[in-house]
Amino acid sequence: MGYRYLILADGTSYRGYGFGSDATTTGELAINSNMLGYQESMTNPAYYGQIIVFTQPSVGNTGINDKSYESIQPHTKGIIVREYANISTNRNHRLSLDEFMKQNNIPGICGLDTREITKHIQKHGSMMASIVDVNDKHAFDQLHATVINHQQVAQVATPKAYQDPGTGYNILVVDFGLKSNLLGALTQRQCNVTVVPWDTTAQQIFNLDPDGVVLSTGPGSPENVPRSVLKMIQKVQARIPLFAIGLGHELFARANGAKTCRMPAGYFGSNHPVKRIITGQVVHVSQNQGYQIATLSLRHTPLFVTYIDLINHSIQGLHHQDYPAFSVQFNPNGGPGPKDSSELYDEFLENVHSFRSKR
Ligand SMILES: NC(=O)CC[C@H](N)C(=O)O
Repeated sequence: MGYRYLILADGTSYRGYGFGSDATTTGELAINSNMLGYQESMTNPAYYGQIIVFTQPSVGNTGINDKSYESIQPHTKGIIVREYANISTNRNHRLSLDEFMKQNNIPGICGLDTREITKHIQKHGSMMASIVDVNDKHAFDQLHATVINHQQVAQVATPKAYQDPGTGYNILVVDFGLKSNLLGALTQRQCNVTVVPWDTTAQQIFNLDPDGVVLSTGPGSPENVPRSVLKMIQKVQARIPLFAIGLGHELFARANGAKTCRMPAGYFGSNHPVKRIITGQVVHVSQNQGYQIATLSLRHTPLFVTYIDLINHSIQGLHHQDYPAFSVQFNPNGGPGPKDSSELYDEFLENVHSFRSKR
């Protein structure tokens, strides 16, 4: 392994050892504080275009297995770790992390002080970075010249509808870059799932006559998603039970007149306690968010807050005051992380059940 550099848009540079692909890459740094689940995070489409800094001290020691893919292809641009462990002790191991990264053209750097990088990002905010061979002026110029693709959702979401059959309720999932974990939570509950592209119109959804609609997680800023999607949400929530997660939650909020804003350093992990306001129950949840709902913008909207993060006080859940439509910022079903709030799927299906009985 030769030296490679992580260079940051503010001029900072860190030297470590390359592993995985030897490609040069650029992306936004995302500090991931999960203690497990690097495979799930790397294959989560919501990390599209990002370089993940894993704060777990040793990454690679479970290799890559067939069961932990959150999508067929990894979408992360690169990874930064403290220690790369190339010996895997997992009996489900299929590939080493290094082999997986080489096959998918993902470069990595190990031997870096990930705590130092985390502190830097917490102090100066999230920023673009590159993984390069030489940290010279040319490399920084290239980094500054990088044009960010703002059509992230279109890059990762399915272009065509597909089905995940079941014998229960007909649930339609609008795909903004979903994790397979979401489909697993629904099929575990016997749902007959149809996944449709992100730009499906309300009329197309009504034609499919679903019993409930889920808006999935996904990458990038909710502001980059065309307004036609907000119109779709406005129409659908008024007629069909709706459950929105992650990017879907941010779009649900915007469709109802709230504003979203960028978080200073983003939050990617599963160690924040989140309080369910109505019961006072505190749960730990799996979060990955670079954006959040602007709290004051909720005034004069038909939404009320259902979950709040107890550390950064960000809004983690919303409910519509007139419709059976609700949302959460976090992933209720881990992937990776706790599944403490997976009963939210059951609450959604209870809404679906009473909607169906009235039809
Ligand atoms: N979990 C997600 O769906 C991520 C939503 C959005 N891309 C954000 O960073 O806030």
